[in-house]
Amino acid sequence: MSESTTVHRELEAERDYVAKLYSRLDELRAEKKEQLTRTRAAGAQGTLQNVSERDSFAALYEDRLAQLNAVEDRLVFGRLDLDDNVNRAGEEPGAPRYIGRIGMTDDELTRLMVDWRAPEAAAFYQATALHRQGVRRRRHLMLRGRTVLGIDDEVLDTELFGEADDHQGEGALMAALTQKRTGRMGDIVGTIQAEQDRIIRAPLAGVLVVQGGPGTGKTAVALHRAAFLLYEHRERLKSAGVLLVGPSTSFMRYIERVLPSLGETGVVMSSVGELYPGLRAIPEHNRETARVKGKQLMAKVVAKAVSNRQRLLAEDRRVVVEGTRLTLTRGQVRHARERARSAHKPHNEARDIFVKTLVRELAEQLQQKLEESAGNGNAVDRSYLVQEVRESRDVRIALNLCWMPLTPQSLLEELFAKPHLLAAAAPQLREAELKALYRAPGSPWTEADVPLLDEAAELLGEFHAVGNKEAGAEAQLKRDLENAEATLRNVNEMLFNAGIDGLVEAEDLAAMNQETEVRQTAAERAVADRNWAYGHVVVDEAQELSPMQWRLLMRRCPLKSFTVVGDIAQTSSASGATSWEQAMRPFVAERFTLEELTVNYRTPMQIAEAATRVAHAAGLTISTPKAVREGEWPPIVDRLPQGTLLEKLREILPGEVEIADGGLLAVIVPESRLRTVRAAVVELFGRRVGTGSGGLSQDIVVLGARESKGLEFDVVVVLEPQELIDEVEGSVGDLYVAMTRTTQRLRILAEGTIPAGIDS
Ligand SMILES: Nc1ncnc2c1ncn2[C@@H]1O[C@H](COP(=O)(O)OP(=O)(O)OP(=O)(O)O)[C@@H](O)[C@H]1O
Repeated sequence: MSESTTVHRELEAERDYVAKLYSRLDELRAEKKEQLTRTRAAGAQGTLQNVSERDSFAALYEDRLAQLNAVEDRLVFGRLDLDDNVNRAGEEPGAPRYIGRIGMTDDELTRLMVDWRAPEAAAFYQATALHRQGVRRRRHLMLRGRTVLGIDDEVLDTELFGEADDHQGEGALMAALTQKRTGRMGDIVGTIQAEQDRIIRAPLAGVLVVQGGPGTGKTAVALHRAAFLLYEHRERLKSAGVLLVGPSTSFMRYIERVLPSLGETGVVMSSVGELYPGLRAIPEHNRETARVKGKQLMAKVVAKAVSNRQRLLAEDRRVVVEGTRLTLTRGQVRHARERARSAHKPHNEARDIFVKTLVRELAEQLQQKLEESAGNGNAVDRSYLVQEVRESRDVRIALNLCWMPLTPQSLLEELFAKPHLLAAAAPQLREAELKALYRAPGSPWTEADVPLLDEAAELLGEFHAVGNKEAGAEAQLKRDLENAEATLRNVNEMLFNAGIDGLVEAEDLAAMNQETEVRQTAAERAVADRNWAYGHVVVDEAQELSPMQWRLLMRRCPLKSFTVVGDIAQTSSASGATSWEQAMRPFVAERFTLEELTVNYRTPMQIAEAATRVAHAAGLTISTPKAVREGEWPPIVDRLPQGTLLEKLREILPGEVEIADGGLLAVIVPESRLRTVRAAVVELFGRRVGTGSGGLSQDIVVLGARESKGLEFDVVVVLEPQELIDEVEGSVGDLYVAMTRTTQRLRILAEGTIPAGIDS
């Protein structure tokens, strides 16, 4: 039989099997839909407990149905032919093992497909000719939607085929890598490489740092690891949850579809600007401000700012309670402050002790005075006096002047707006640094403020938040009760007929509503709760985080179970890391594991090499990832006469857009030129041009280097590379990032200097 006939026959057989898997998927969906409809239709029958069980079942069926719907595209992608002696419990003897997005069995519980995260699937990613792990042949199935387009085999039998390649499924991998970019990251579940797989499946505990150059799959690995951990440690992580942190909202949008496509929807995703609940901070554009606010010593500054708001009296103070003049002495205030501080509680909670102590002392004074004026033997009721003192306007003012309840926002707003307060809280900072911290009241909070607000919240305690939360919960309960009462009036008869046991009170129904709500929104509750303790935190582009941002993240996961991915060479933020040791030491000392990814899957070789030369010429010591494919084009550099940059850009862009051929093209420019360049590009291409966050849904994007971090495009045009360096005080990180965003072609236009290394 000719080779092509064999391939054809194999392809047909795979098409049949894949059709069988999809029809099983359809069956399971229909089953779940039916169960869901039946459960919902059952209505409010039986005891309250039954009703609440019904809600849990409905939620369960909904989740499962959502998962079954999410895995539609490329449901299956792999097959292993195994040695006879491999343990295959639950599988048809001798049958191949199929690997897909979820596990599936048929009616008789015979396994049809294994979840890619299951231990039985690991060999699909890890087996090599040298360590076959029982695998005779590995097959990649290449699907579009439900259609099998092709198969790609690797026979792991060295005697027959010699050394196996380093990269698995070369054909499948190349097909994935050369696809046009869409502005949305896709999953790599069909072609995860062995070094990536080892990281994805690493144990949950501890801090795992993954260093990797551009395009080595750090983001992809981080996302697949989150999905793996949720599968492997479902019980532990189900309620605590996993937090995934990325650099910006546009980046979060870029990656947001990956986890759902892997059947996971429960991961809380947040950009660094959104880590303080209820706040959406803007980027900090002033580098000096970002640098100072990122310093670890800001924790001390915030702490001092708080303690400075626990003031003593300059002199004794008169207060009037119900017409009686009392004296609040300096000594009493000092003593009350000592008592309150010695409780080691947050400011707002310790304030209760401070207030109680002084109110009691003033009440005693009041009692004495009243008794004196009433004459001997006339005792006065004390409880009533305490109330009088507490409600006196004078007393309230005096106590607030000494120890005001504070919100994080009110503390920092004043601290940064009033130089004398700041100087008193931050004696360690230089004059210029203090200036960099100035912030006009009412101006928007920035990403650099987020960890400071969090730090303040920690030190101030939940006085206000709890108060508000309780007030909010109370109001909600009241609304629920009113609703429930109305409902009861309408449906009482129906409930009775339906046979609900016992007496149903409005309170029961309201409580039931509350319970349902709690169950449904674990992820939402986590986002809204600053004190939520996550089971695991995944951090992408972690090199950019300041020590203060690390402090915040460490608080979010007291167990210190982290996956941290990044590239030290790409650091551009003023307070980012210069080494992983330096970034991690303050929090976990030496207790972290460092892994490295070594293959660049994105950037063609000639361009990756140019980017590396630029980094080396600037004195960066970076390990250079191997580019997995040759490019069609070396970087193209246009040196331009003064004043011709925009003209040249207009001239070349139509041709570059044509080369991108329906894929994405990005023009990456220095911040100072963003506006003019965008206007010029819009003139040419109108509404096809996107900008900044959200721009990725267009096929032409104009953006700054910082914004391009983590993203990728088919064609990249970089303008004035030297300015990209100058803008960040001579650091080459942003240019390095910009050059490595391309999957095909890089063009550089410059009137100014061309940085060393680009084209030599
Ligand atoms: N095993 C793989 N199979 C298919 N595609 C892959 C694989 N690994 C990485 N890629 C692709 O390579 C590109 C780069 O991956 P990713 O964005 O995760 O890299 P990164 O290391 O985070 O890059 P950077 O630091 O430069 O932002 C993506 O398009 C990703 O889908």
